[in-house]
Amino acid sequence: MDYQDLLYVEQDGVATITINRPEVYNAFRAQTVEELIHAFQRAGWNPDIGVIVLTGAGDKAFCTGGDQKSHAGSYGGRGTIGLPVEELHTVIRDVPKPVIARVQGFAIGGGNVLALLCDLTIASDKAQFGQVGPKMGSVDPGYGTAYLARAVGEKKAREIWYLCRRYKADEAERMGLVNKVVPHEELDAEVAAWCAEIMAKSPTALAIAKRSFNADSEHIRGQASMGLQALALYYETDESKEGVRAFNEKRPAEFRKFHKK
Ligand SMILES: CC(C)(COP(=O)(O)OP(=O)(O)OC[C@H]1O[C@@H](n2cnc3c(N)ncnc32)[C@H](O)[C@@H]1OP(=O)(O)O)[C@@H](O)C(=O)NCCC(=O)NCCSC(=O)CCC(=O)c1ccccc1C(=O)O
Repeated sequence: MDYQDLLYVEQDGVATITINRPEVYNAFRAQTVEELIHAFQRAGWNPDIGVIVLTGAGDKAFCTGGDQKSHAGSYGGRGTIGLPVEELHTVIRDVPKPVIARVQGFAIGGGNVLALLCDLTIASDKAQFGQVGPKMGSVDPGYGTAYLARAVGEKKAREIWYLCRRYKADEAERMGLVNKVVPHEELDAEVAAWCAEIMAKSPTALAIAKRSFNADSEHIRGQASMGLQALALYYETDESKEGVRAFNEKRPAEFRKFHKK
């Protein structure tokens, strides 16, 4: 596959996958998600690769979730919501090697969920994290909620979703979203050092460890697929579409005008 929305580099046993849509803060459209799935499979099953790094192009954003300029209702591609996010989420978990999120800017919405799903997260001190679904007419019901609660605790996860605030890197580290925060200029060296440490370990032992961690939260896959079915119906409502419209018109959303119950 020729990638339009990604950069893919293999070097010294590390595959680096970069979402390359800086003009929309590395938001993803259906094409991007298809390419990410392909790239994770490609790196994940290549025996020469020991670690996968996921990042975003430029300094502004790691990823800001679904591209709000490319949809009104369904995202128009494959999968329950027209964006095969279920497959993307599960491939990050299923590849038998550690995946590191290199977060240099905003990890927001579906972008925060991607960083969360990576095995490890290393962030620059300029990174910011948060969910925005209820502000934008969306939600990630499954890994975005239940798995987040495992990382940061129930109270904090509910705060993150209900208030849609942004959290600086040091706060994200304290709450368990991030493994390590380093000065922005040191991010690449830190990621390279973690990759080198992992490359020196037994790949089979790492694969067994990863899969045994996964086993304990595997039921969330089922919750996610039920939740996405509901989300697909929600995306067709005027209440959800108001979120996308308001973002693109650069005004606050007026959800309550469209809320029926
Ligand atoms: C990221 C921001 C907080 C940055 O704010 P700020 O610094 O003020 O910059 P802006 O001027 O807002 O943005 C700069 C520039 O980038 C464009 N942009 C930013 N984000 C997006 C985006 N997501 N889509 C399209 N474009 C984007 C922005 O329009 C500006 O360009 P201009 O040309 O100047 O207009 C802030 O930008 C922000 O909050 N962004 C929106 C984030 C967002 O709404 N994300 C989508 C959330 S919903 C979602 O991800 C769910 C979709 C989904 O995929 C999903 C569904 C179901 C289950 C799971 C998932 C999943 O996990 O992904």
